[in-house]
Amino acid sequence: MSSTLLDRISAALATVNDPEIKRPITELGMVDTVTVDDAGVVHAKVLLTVAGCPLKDTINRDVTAALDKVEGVTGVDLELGVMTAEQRGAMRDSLSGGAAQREIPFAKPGSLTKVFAIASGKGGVGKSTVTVNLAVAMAAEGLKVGLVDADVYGHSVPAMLGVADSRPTQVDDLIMPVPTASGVSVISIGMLKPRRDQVVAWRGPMLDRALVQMLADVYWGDLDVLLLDLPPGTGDIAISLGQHLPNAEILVVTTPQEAAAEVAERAGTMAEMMHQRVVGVVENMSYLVCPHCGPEHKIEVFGSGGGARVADTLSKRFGTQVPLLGQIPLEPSLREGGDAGKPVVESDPTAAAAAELIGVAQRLSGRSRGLAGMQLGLTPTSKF
Ligand SMILES: Nc1ncnc2c1ncn2[C@@H]1O[C@H](COP(=O)(O)OP(=O)(O)OP(=O)(O)O)[C@@H](O)[C@H]1O
Repeated sequence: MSSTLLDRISAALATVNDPEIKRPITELGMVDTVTVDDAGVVHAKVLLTVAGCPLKDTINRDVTAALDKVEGVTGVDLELGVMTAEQRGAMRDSLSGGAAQREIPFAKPGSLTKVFAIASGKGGVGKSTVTVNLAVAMAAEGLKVGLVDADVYGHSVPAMLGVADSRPTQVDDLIMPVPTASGVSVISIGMLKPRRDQVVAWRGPMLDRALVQMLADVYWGDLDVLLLDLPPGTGDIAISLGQHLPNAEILVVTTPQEAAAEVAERAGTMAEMMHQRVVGVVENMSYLVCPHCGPEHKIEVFGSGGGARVADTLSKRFGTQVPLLGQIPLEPSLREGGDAGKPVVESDPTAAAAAELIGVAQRLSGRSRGLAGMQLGLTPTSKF
């Protein structure tokens, strides 16, 4: 057996990432033993972080595929074992870099992760739909994206990303975010409940603990962007967020309706009280393209002007330009994508709603260029 063959095998194993931790299995101490017999068959033992790891099939497949490609390898005999408590502890320490526990990495000075919290005045305006699609659009741009579903009342994000039944893997006290098919890592307040059907009836301190747990006890790795789906309104979670992540920038979602715009402004006021910046406004359900006449005829189901009004009011209040970043039409594909766990920005990126959401995602991720000279006004549409 030549040492170069073993070198090639090691190099191949180093290309396999743990699907949850998103780091090479070789770095995580997951490769236990590797030998090659005279016939060129690799006998490898890879250790899972926990017994019953939900992603063991993915690890099995990825390791086998990587080894199969190595020149000189004629077969793969892969055994999956489980780390001992000691091995897990060593991995946990290396992941946290020896840092004290319960430290929120995104709040540390010098953190390179952009944090956007998506807020709305009232429920049902499409805040979760917008959040999920922005996350997936940013991941499609090649960014490392994490998503915290902090919507206590409606934690619908996992279902919208197709991971409704997934529970996070826990390595001792470290929680792994759930990876999704779209490349977004997600953790939801719903995943912290002992049972899925349990109602979250938590008050301030419990909610605060849950938020800190999702930020500090979850191994997020190096993220480019962290999105938080907040509960509607200006409640306990918004206050906790302001205390723990004052550097989070707030994106306000509203519908065009006058009443909705009025309450959405309060979400912006809350941000001001917590000394957070409002990065922009997204108007959802702006119009419906008439199914008979086509794109020229836009039906304003919920009226018009709400997004521009919120942007304008917040601009005046903050003394800086708070732009209207996008106007998302009402489209069945957006709802269907959410119901099916396949966000529309991925399944049908050319649909008008998807294109608008992709535009918002691009402006948020590369804002310096995107926001300059943005219009605050509405595009003219005809009345119903
Ligand atoms: N532009 C749109 N076109 C069609 N359907 C939409 C659109 N935006 C949202 N929806 C649908 O409206 C419903 C409410 O959306 P969503 O759950 O995202 O709202 P929300 O503001 O997060 O609500 P809550 O905060 O109360 O949970 C969902 O069924 C969603 O699929």
